[in-house]
Amino acid sequence: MMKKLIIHGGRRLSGEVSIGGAKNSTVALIPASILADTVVKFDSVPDILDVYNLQIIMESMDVHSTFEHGVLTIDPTQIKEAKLPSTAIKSLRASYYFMGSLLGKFGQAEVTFPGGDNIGPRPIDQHIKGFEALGAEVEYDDDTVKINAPHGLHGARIYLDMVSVGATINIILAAVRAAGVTILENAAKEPEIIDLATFLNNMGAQIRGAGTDTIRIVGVQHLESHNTHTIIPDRIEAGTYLAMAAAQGDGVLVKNIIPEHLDAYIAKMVESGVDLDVREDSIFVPKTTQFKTIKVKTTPFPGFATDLQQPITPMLALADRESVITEEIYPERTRHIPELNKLGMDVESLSHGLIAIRPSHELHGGVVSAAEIRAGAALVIAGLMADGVTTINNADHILRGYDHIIQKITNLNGDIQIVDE
Ligand SMILES: CC(=O)N[C@H]1[C@@H](OP(=O)(O)OP(=O)(O)OC[C@H]2O[C@@H](n3ccc(=O)[nH]c3=O)[C@H](O)[C@@H]2O)O[C@H](CO)[C@@H](O)[C@@H]1O
Ligand SMILES: C=C(OP(=O)(O)O)C(=O)O
Repeated sequence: MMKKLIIHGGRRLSGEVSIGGAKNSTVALIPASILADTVVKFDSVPDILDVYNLQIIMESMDVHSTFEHGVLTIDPTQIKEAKLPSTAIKSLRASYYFMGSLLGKFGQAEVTFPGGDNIGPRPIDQHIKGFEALGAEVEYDDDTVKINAPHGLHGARIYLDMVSVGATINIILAAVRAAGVTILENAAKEPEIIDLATFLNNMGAQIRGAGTDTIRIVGVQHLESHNTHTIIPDRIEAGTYLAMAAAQGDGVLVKNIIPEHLDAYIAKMVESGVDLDVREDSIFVPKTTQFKTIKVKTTPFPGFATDLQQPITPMLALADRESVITEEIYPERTRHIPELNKLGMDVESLSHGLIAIRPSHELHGGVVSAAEIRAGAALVIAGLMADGVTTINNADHILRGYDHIIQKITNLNGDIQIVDE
């Protein structure tokens, strides 16, 4: 049964909020863990639906795991090949990382096409190109991808046609135990890729250059975990609370942040008139009354993240003039627009990937639906700003990636509840 969120808006937010572990690291680290020959332990694991669904997928292969108080323990030592449960696979995007990790482990993988956010077309041609370069044969129909490396995997030089987080990670997962050297060029540089490389290198992998656009991997035979890996903070969750605090707060401290992961975002918030106090691992958001119009273009890291264009939108509606967002990564990532308009915002999709946000100071509650995680985050912020009651249906999309959201917003003095639909 889907959940819905009910928000009584208009209350000012204040206090502190602490950011959880990064969803996009976690969902790569978990499939990566099956490459280990030992038990693996993660700390600072966010309490999000994606984690539970990844546990279900692993359980089908006899990979048992426990998840308590932010610590996830995974035992891949009894792993066996199995048909993976397609409902769980389709509930998230990152289930496609089992393609790379199963291929690395067994030399073959069969995985149903993944689900994930409905943000327009999400091809995986670069992942497949990478697997083929490493010596695998790939066959697929509408629903399933079958990958086979009858002669084992070997290192290769791979140039990505476009910067892709998923393809970069999937190729690392497949190459880490392949024979020889893999050089991945035009790789994505997201901090979550560095987190994955750190985890694998601590187990004996030889991955160099993660965080730059050229990654060099020397294959190894064994991976053994000797310590607990602490997951980096979620820069997208952090950016969401920064925008929420700016739009509706009277002074909010957002803790457990790596500010360097948010450089482009922080610069844009400051440009829009929010006088952020950036500290070593936290950011204070002061009460802000005068917002300025800005232009935003989403680009791969270190640019302004596509995952934050929707969360920053309600704040931009407080500016004196129209702001424009150019969504370069997923031009069809606009499913928040009709829903925000139902709450009284003036947001318009001008053309492919071009979104205008005009001033609208009179927001009111309404019944809306979260089509995907970040569209949902924008609705939560708008609901907190609006007068009256906002009901957000399909809230599971939000719970896929926002750790303890009810508790965190309640602690900030927001009025938000979760109920079964
Ligand atoms: C689980 C996870 O980490 N999800 C993130 C990841 O998604 P994901 O890894 O799916 O996104 P990619 O970085 O792969 O996509 C970037 C662009 O490349 C295109 N592309 C990608 C692969 C491919 O084989 N062919 C192709 O054409 C995509 O359509 C998109 O336009 O990065 C996105 C972009 O920062 C984020 O919005 C997601 O939150
Ligand atoms: C698009 C996102 O997630 P996923 O890739 O998991 O669908 C997101 O986190 O904004």
